[in-house]
Amino acid sequence: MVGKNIEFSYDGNKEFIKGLNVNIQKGNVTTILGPNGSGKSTLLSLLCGISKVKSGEILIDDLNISNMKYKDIAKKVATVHQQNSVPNDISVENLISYGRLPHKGFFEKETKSDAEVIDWAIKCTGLEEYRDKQVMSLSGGERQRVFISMALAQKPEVLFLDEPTTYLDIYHQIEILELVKKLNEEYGITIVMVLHDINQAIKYSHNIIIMKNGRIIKNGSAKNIINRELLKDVYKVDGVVSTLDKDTYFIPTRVCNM
Ligand SMILES: Nc1ncnc2c1ncn2[C@@H]1O[C@H](COP(=O)(O)OP(=O)(O)OP(=O)(O)O)[C@@H](O)[C@H]1O
Repeated sequence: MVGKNIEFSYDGNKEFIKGLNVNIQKGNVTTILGPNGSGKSTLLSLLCGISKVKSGEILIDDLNISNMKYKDIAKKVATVHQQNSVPNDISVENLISYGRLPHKGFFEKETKSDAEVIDWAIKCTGLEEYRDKQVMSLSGGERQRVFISMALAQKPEVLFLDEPTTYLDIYHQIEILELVKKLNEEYGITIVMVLHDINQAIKYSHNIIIMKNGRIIKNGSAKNIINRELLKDVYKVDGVVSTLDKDTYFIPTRVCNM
């Protein structure tokens, strides 16, 4: 997936994103990092086709996303948003089945292969025992798995996750990130996610994109790009960047006003 020379603004204001180029490698987990308001969610929503670029192009499998119908985009990419709401009475299985809609004609009934994909999505996300429960009765972590499962039922090539661990305790954060790892490694799904936790981004991503003021200021593997000066510049936080068992870690020590 490639973004070329992207320009974008909100409500006709001056360009928030200007001349942005990005290459999302197939089969990788890519994480977008950056401070509040740096443009992470904006970039994500442009890449997944929810927001439209003002100029430039976003290509998936060499097709320009701007020229594609929503339904065709939804056969290739699926997105789990930061906040999701659903009617009170909808069951887990019923909600996940909506993930099949892009693959169906108007009034077309669920087929055997749809049912198989729904079963697969439920199994992948460990929701077998919850399939008849109401989504709104579940905990935050379980509910997040349901939204990921619905996205999986779309059978996407690329899965976009906007802050998938927000509001979850540490157990459920790691549970979601391990699920992301499994979806990538076992099922070959390309993942693009926005995270706030630098150490989780380092651990669970092949590639990290760092944003500041609507621009990508670094893009590469954690090993190659994460260092104290960069984090100080981007987040205005000083700390120690260290390695342990070949993994890189950031331990913040103080905020600094430069
Ligand atoms: N729908 C919108 N209309 C107008 N301005 C918006 C809209 N959405 C975002 N913005 C503005 O665009 C800028 C980037 O926002 P964005 O949500 O992409 O940043 P972010 O890095 O994801 O932030 P956060 O970490 O706080 O979620 C911010 O200044 C924000 O106020």
